[in-house]
Amino acid sequence: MEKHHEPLKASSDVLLSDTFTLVPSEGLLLSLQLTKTELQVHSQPSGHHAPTSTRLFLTDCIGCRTFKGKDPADIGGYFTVVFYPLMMGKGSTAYRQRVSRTFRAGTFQGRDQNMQVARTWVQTIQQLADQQGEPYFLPTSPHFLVLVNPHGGTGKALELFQKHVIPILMEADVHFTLLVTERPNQARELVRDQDLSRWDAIVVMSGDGLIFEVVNGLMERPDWMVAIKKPLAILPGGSGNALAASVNHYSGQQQVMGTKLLINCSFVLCKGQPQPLDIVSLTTLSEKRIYSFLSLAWGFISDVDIESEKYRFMGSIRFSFGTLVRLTALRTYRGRLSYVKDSTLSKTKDLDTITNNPSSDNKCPVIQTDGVVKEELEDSLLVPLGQPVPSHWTVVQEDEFVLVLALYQSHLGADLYTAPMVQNLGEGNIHLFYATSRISRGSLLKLFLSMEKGTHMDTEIAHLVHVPVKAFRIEPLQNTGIMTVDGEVIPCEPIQGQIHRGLGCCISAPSKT
Ligand SMILES: Nc1ncnc2c1ncn2[C@@H]1O[C@H](COP(=O)(O)OP(=O)(O)OP(=O)(O)O)[C@@H](O)[C@H]1O
Repeated sequence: MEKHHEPLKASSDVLLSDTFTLVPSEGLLLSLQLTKTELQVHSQPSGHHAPTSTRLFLTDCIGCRTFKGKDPADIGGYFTVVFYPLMMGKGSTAYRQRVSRTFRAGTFQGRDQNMQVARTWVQTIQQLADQQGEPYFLPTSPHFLVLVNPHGGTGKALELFQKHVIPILMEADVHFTLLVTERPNQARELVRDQDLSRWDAIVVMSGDGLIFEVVNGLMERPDWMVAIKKPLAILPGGSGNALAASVNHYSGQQQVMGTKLLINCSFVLCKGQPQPLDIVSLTTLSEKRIYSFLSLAWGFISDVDIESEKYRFMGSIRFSFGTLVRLTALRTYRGRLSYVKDSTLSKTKDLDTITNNPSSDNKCPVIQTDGVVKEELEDSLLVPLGQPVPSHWTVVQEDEFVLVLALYQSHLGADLYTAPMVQNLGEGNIHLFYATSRISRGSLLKLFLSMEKGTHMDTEIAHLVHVPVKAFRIEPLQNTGIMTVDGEVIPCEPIQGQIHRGLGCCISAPSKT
C-alpha cells in the first residue's frame, strides 16, 4: 500500500471510476479508480485535511464481497475489499498485514441500483485480482484438507490456526476440512489410504515432521505417480518450520518468524500457485525407502535438532541454545561420504534427462509380497549400497566428520538461511555441506551466527565444504550419532539418495528462474 500525491492515472488505464463514502467514517467522500493492477483511493479535501491518494495493489488482494446495510431504510450498496500488502513493521522488516476497506455506494435513490454498483466493483476487482500472475491451477473456491498437529512447536498450532488462518481462508473464499492429528502417522495413513480427489490441496500446519509423513504416505500409494502431484501447502506450526521459511523466501517475502511468518504463508496459500517440488529418494542399508523434501543431516546439525527437543518450550530459540551447548562438547564421527556432481554423467542415461524431466522413465516394476506388480521410483544414478559407488563418483575418504548436511531448500529453520543459492522449490540440486574435525569451534560458531542472514556463504569458512550434487552416499563407520531426514530421526546406518527434480508439488509463488 502506498500513499502519494501523484496525478490520477490516465483515463484510458481506468476501468471503473466512481464516488463512494468510506465506512465507517463521518461520510468521508472518496473517489475510487480501478485499473488493471490497482485500486486508487482518493480522498477529497475536508476541513484542514489535504486530499490524499492511496494505492492498493491487486496482487495483494485476497478477497472482496458485497453486502446490504443492516437498516432496511439504508439505500446504500456496500462492498469490502481485503488486501495483505507487505508493510514495514518494527525493526525495518516488511511482512504482510491486513488492510480492509469498506465503501458505500449511494448515488442512486434505490438500494438495488446501489447494490448493482457495488456488485460490478466486486466482480471486476475479483476477476483482476485472480488474473494477477500466471494462470491459477486451483478452482476459484478451492477445497483444502487441512492437517494440524496440536502438539507442533510450543503446542499452539490449533489455536494459531483458528485465530489467524481461518479468517484469511474465509476472506479468500477457501473451503476446508480440518483434521487435528491425534497420533504420529495418522496423517501418513490418511493420505495413503483415502480418495484424494475430494481436495484440491493438502495443507499442513505443523513443523516439517508432519509434511514428511504426508510426502511418504503419498509415495506409499499404488498410484504414487499421480498422488505425489497433489498440491501440498505448508503453514508454520512447529518449531523448525524450514519448508514454510523456504516458501516464504521464494515468494519474495523477507525472513520473519512466528505469527508474521504464519500470515505471510497463509497469504501464499491463498494467492500462490502449485510449483514443482524436488523429492530426494533415500535408501538405507536395510533397504528401507524414505522420501525427503528438505534435508538429511548427520552429526552436529541433527545432534542440535534432536538434543534441543528438551528446550521445545523456547520455540525456535531452542536451536541457537542447543548450538551453543553442543559447541562446548564437540563430537566427531567416522565415516565415508561419496557423491556425484552436477556435471557428471550417469553410466546409463544423460543426467539432465533424468533429473530435469520428472516424467522421464524413472519408474521400475517391483513385485510385492502379495504378487501385485507395483511400479517404484527408479534411482538410476545409484548402485546397491552393498556395492562400491561407481568409479566416476567423488569419495571423501573415511574422515572424522563434524557435520554432514544434504539440503535441497533454502532454509533449514525459520531463521536458518543455510542455502541462499536456492531460489525455488524445484531446482534439482542437493546442496551437500560437510565439515571435518579440522574445523575449529570458532569457525563453527561463525557459521551458525552468520547463517541467520545467509552471509556464511560470502566468505570462506576453513574446512567447511559446499558442493551441489545429484546423488550422495553416507557410510557411518560406527553406529554412533544421530541421523535425521527432514528433522525426523532415522537409524544411523549407511544411506544414499538421489534427487528427483520436481517430482512433488507445493503451493508457492511462481518460480523466478
Ligand atoms: N497428535 C499428535 N501427537 C503426537 N505426535 C504427533 C501428532 N501429530 C503428529 N505427530 C508427530 O509429531 C512429530 C513432530 O511434528 P512436527 O515436526 O510437525 O512438529 P515439530 O516437531 O514441532 O516441528 P519441527 O520439526 O519444525 O520442530 C511428527 O513426527 C509427527 O508424526
